[in-house]
Amino acid sequence: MTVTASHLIWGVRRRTIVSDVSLSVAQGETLGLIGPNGSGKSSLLRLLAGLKRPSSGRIEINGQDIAHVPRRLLARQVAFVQQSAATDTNVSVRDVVRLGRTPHRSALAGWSAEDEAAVAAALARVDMTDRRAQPWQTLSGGERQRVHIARALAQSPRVMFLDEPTNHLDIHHQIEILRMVRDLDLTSIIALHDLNLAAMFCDRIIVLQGGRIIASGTPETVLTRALLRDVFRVEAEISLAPQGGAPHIRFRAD
Ligand SMILES: Nc1ncnc2c1ncn2[C@@H]1O[C@H](COP(=O)(O)OP(=O)(O)OP(=O)(O)O)[C@@H](O)[C@H]1O
Repeated sequence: MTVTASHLIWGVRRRTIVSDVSLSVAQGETLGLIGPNGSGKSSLLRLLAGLKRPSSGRIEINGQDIAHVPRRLLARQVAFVQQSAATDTNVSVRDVVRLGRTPHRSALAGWSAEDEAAVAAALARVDMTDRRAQPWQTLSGGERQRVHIARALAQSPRVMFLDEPTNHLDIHHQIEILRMVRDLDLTSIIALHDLNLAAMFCDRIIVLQGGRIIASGTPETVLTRALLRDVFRVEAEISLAPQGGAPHIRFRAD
């Protein structure tokens, strides 16, 4: 599914937080959103996922204006992995992942074999099958994050929005989760702070600063020394792999 946004504006009181953002993501593409703290990444993701309404502009998912798509239908197509989302405490890992099936179930239908299979596959994907009966509140931060990703996968979405999904994860799971999202047959938009991970796993990157898009393109065209200095206020060396792999950024400490 494609995601297109045109001229999105959103703000709070007199402050504009997302400022005239237009973008387009192709079917199956992985788009990275990067930018300093407070640059508007989470706000933009929430607008794109239909969790809040822009004050002007429109968002289309597969050519349909999401303002006119019923919530339940949208929830069958779109999953959102929020930054440190809270979950009801008195539930098991499996219960949290089962919530992902809600948009697919009718009020009368029971729990189906398809629901069960989707939950089992999602738990396996994030390496949490053995923990399925564990109480949610006893999980570590990284395990919670993986369970939230499993809940989104159980939703069988066509589009996935992820806000800092690698927060709290060890390096193995950071790479596993991003590789999985990239390789799944879905369109994804991911806000990331780790620029090397963004370079490794995103087909394209958009850079936000002060709520505006200030650069957009492939990782090698966007991640330049000048951009890192001007936008992120760091000095860095950037090396391009000879065989055309992702650029690697080495930050300078001096
Ligand atoms: N509901 C709100 N009311 C007031 N200010 C808000 C609201 N939502 C976001 N902001 C402000 O908008 C700016 C952008 O926030 P947002 O969370 O989108 O940034 P971000 O790029 O995701 O930041 P970070 O990298 O720190 O997670 C911030 O300065 C934030 O304080």
